[in-house]
Amino acid sequence: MEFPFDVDALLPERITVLDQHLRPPARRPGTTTPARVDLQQQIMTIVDELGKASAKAQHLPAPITSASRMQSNRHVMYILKDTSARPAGKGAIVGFLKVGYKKLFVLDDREAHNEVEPLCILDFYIHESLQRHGHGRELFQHMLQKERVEPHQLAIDRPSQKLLKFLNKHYNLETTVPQVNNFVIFEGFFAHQHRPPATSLRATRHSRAAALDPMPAAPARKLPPKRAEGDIKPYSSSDREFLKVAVEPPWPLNRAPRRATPPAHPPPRSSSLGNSPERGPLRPFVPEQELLRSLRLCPPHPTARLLLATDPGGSPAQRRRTSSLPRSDESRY
Ligand SMILES: CC(=O)SCCNC(=O)CCNC(=O)[C@H](O)C(C)(C)COP(=O)(O)OP(=O)(O)OC[C@H]1O[C@@H](n2cnc3c(N)ncnc32)[C@H](O)[C@@H]1OP(=O)(O)O
Repeated sequence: MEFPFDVDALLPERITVLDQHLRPPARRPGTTTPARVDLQQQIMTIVDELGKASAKAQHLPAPITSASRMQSNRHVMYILKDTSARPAGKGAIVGFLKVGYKKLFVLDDREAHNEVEPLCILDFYIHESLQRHGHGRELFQHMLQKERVEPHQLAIDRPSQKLLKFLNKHYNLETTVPQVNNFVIFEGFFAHQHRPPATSLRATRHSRAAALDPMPAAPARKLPPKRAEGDIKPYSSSDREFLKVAVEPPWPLNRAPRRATPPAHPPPRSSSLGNSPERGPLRPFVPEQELLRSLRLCPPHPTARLLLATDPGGSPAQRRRTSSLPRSDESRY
């Protein structure tokens, strides 16, 4: 992926790590240094363009990675540049991997909810012309070392088929633990966790990494003690959830058809997690009587006035049913 500026000078390392500050890395000695604000603008352009290319590759309606989303989240982006080819002497970008810690409720193999905060794979893209050349693996390996995690400790936000194949090929990740949200976790995710009660995954990771890996473990982020099931709040949604919000029509067009009877039970816990593909309604709750009252405050259409006069207490549906208008007229309302 090429840019109208010198990518090679902007990103001196083969892999650049960016956080929410999107700071341009220090330049090589002897390189001319444009104004810092220009450099940051170039970084933002790269992030935006990579996000768009990734969305296109995944057939998403909008990018889930952009400079503004990076700035408002504590995510980390690993960007791989092409050191071999220097088209027009400006370098090129091969792809990127975006990760971030997220609080999630995940089911273990006994279908019990566990509140955890794993490192999540949020977005991953290698330029079409360079896929299946080992670049994805190079980026992924670099991230694993930098973040000090093992592949089975990751949660993956709605992986594509290509990514599932990639994880299977390079890391033998195959058997998933079924979830009700959009994250995929693999067998081994809960390994060495004390059960019950569930403890901080990070703390577990800390001790596990120390036992298995000569690398020092990443500092554990403290999680609150496990909450009672009833206290579980609908956080931890997928980074891709906002894509659904964007396509939902505004109220009142998004009103669901009314149920004949109220549900006998509250929705199952899975839908309270906010991650289910069947996203909960985003509509304001307006009691029907209140809605009617406010409608009556509007100057009524002459036909509506006639309808209200026939049965002032009834609901619109009842009024329609009891209306004396002929069916052909009725059907217009
Ligand atoms: C949470 C998320 O980010 S989900 C979205 C993941 N991103 C995408 O699907 C975007 C399009 N795909 C890509 O950008 C890349 O293919 C990536 C990032 C998934 C993998 O990067 P690559 O550089 O291609 O991976 P790398 O070369 O290291 O490994 C190749 C392996 O990945 C898998 N893979 C890569 N491309 C494909 C493909 N088109 N079809 C099937 N498997 C594929 C295979 O296991 C492949 O091994 P193989 O060639 O022996 O079959």
